[in-house]
Formats: sequence, C-alpha cells, structure tokens
Amino acid sequence: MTERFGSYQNELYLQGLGGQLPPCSTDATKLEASAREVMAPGPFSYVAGSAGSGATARANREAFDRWRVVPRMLTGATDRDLSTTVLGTRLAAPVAVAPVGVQSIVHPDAESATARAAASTGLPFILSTASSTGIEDVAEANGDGPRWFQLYWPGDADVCASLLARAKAAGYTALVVTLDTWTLAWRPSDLDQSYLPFLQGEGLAVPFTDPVFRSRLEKTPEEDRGTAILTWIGMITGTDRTWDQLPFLREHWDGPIVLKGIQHVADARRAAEAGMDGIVVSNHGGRQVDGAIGALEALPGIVAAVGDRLEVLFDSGVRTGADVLKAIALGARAVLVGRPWVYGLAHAGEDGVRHVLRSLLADFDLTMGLSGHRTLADLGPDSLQRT
Ligand SMILES: Cc1cc2nc3c(=O)[nH]c(=O)nc-3n(C[C@H](O)[C@H](O)[C@H](O)COP(=O)(O)O)c2cc1C
Ligand SMILES: CCCCCCC(=O)C(=O)O
Repeated sequence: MTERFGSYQNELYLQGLGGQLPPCSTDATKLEASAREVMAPGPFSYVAGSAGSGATARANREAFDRWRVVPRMLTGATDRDLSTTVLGTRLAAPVAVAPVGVQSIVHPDAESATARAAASTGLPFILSTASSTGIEDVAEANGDGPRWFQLYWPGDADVCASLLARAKAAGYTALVVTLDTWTLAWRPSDLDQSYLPFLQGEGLAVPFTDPVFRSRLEKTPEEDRGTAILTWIGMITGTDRTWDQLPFLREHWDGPIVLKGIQHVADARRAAEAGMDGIVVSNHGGRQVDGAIGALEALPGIVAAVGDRLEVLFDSGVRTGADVLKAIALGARAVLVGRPWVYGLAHAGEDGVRHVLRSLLADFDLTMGLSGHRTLADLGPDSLQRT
C-alpha cells in the first residue's frame, strides 16, 4: 500500500491559486491560539488544559525537542510506503485518532464528524467511553473506516460487559483500556471556571443508550438527568482496579486489548505478563499527573523491555511529522494524536479534523523522504541523535 500523503502540500498550493485558504492553520502548534478565538472559554480551557502547573504538558514537548533527526542522502526515498499493521488493523500510516470525550462541547457534529474525517483519511478512530455520541451512531458515521473502542472501566460488571458487546457488534476491532484516569486530576483551568462538561450533561451518550445501565436507574436519564450522571460518574471513578482483574476483560473481548497510560517499565512488563496485546505509553497529554516525565522519555526503556512481546503505541505531545518520525524511530508501532484535531473540529467540523490529520500525515511523509527514510522499517535509533 503506497499513499502519497505529501501530495496534500501541492493540493494546498493549488487551492491557494484559486483563492482558497485552508480551514485552519497547517501548523498544529498555532492551532491552540486560534482555537481560543473560536471556542467558548469553558470548552477551550477543558481541551487545552492540563494537570496542576502544566509541567507535564510542557515536559511532553521538551522531550521531543531533545531528540533530533539525522538526515541521510541518496537513499532512493522518493517512492515511500508508510503502511503498517497495528493491532491487526492494516494502516496507510502509523497514526491513530486518540480517544477524546465530550466532542459536543467543541462542535455540534461532535464524534460523528471526527469519525467521518478519520475514515476518509484511513486512520483508526478511537471512540471514548465519555463520548457525546453513541457507539452505534459513531460506527455508522465511520462506515468502513477502522475503529477501536476506549474503555473507562465501570464498576458494574454487567454494564461493562454490555458496553463491550455493543462495541464488538458495531465493528470496533480493538479495545483500548485507559488506566490513568480513574479519577480526574487537579485541573486548575477547569476549576477556576467551575466547568466540567459531564456535570452539565455532556458526553454521556454511551451509558445513557445502554440498556443495562438504564436498568440500574429508578428513573430514566431523560426523566432525571442529574441522578443518571452521578450514577455513571460513581461507576467509572468508584472502583479499585488491580492487575489481577484483567482476565475479566479477556473473557468479554475476543480482539486485541491495549492498556493506555503506561509510563513505568515495571508496568509495561506486567502488561506483557498479563498477556495484553499492546500498551499506549502516555501521560494523557499531561492532563493527569502534574510533574511527570515527558511521555517520550519513557518510550525507549519500555520498548527495550517489552517491545518483542507486545505492540507499544505512544501518545502525548505529538504535533508534527518529525514528532511521528521520532516516536517510531524510538520503537513505537504507532502514535495517537489528541488536541490538534480537536482544534480542527472547533474551527471547521469534519473538514477541520480532516485538514489537521492530512497536514500531519503530509508533514510526516515529506520529513520521512527528505531525511532518507523510505519505509517505517528504515527508522531506528540511528535515525536520531539526542541533544
Ligand atoms: C479534551 C480531551 C478529552 C480526552 N478524553 C479522553 C477520553 O475520554 N479517554 C481517553 O482515554 N483519553 C482521553 N484524552 C486523552 C487523549 O486520548 C490523549 O491521551 C492525549 O490527548 C494525547 O495528548 P495530546 O493531546 O498532547 O496529543 C482526552 C484528551 C483531551 C485533550
Ligand atoms: C473520570 C473520567 C472522566 C474522563 C474524562 C475525559 C478525559 O479523559 C479527560 O482527560 O478529560
């Protein structure tokens, strides 16, 4: 499979000749500033914000900056193939759309717009349990596109089993279990505005459409929204989870299972010992533990420890094509991208998401070629230098 993602560059130049500009910047680092202009203050802070002082979010970017690409010449990298297989899904490039909840606070078309944009770009869409659009509705919007389901693991086993069965039936092929957000971190930017989307009823389509969850309520969510919201929040934040509980997920999910939020080598080893198919090395984009290491700092050690036993995916701070290249060179099988496309959604719905994703892929494709790499297999520690 050879995709010429870099040709988006020509498309943008040609559109410019016709007087048409892109829906938002092609530079992901500029998108946050312009998103502030088009988003309401609460939703903007929720998306852009991070835990505590923001030290972890900054560390994510600094970690990327410490690694530099060392370009090679005359390698025949004009005709590139960036394709790969991740969690059993054949992909034209090693990039996935990270699970992001409550997209209705960003744009009325919410997850359906993002799922359509992901499908048209050929990247996997990962549906959050905190989605404002239901499992089946998103599957319909995503059509033939690849899709995975992210689980916030509810304490009620039957509710959990029901969500997993629905996701499976709706064509989600891999399960991404997020471990790092069993309660929300101290997030000053949200607290200063007393803004939490869930308490305002956003983002609960997944449980609210679930028959087993509904059976746990005395009144339906339509009749008593407040109680339904609090019941759900209690279910996903109120249960201690430990490594010995993972077999439950295996019993209820027959596809690949990935643990998201791994940062310590010892946890990566435990995931491998538990028979998981993969992990996502991630600090949740700096939204959970303030003062944590930049996620990329954890990647090489984890790949060295378990890379031969499970698939190591990566997220937190990916903004450019060079970032994708660096993470893959350090051993990631694929990267997940979060905030940049959320800002694209805020600017222009589905078109905005597509533009951000295509820009990232074009940047990655051109950076691969210009640094002498024809395929992902050409990337390795040799491609980089730590400064
Ligand atoms: C607004 C927002 C909502 C998020 N919601 C979820 C979620 O529901 N489930 C989840 O596993 N991760 C969630 N994440 C974390 C992302 O999946 C991802 O780990 C993170 O955004 C990656 O960092 P980046 O934004 O720097 O790319 C969310 C992130 C943001 C910014
Ligand atoms: C207590 C779980 C709510 C999670 C909400 C979405 C999310 O992951 C975030 O970072 O915000």
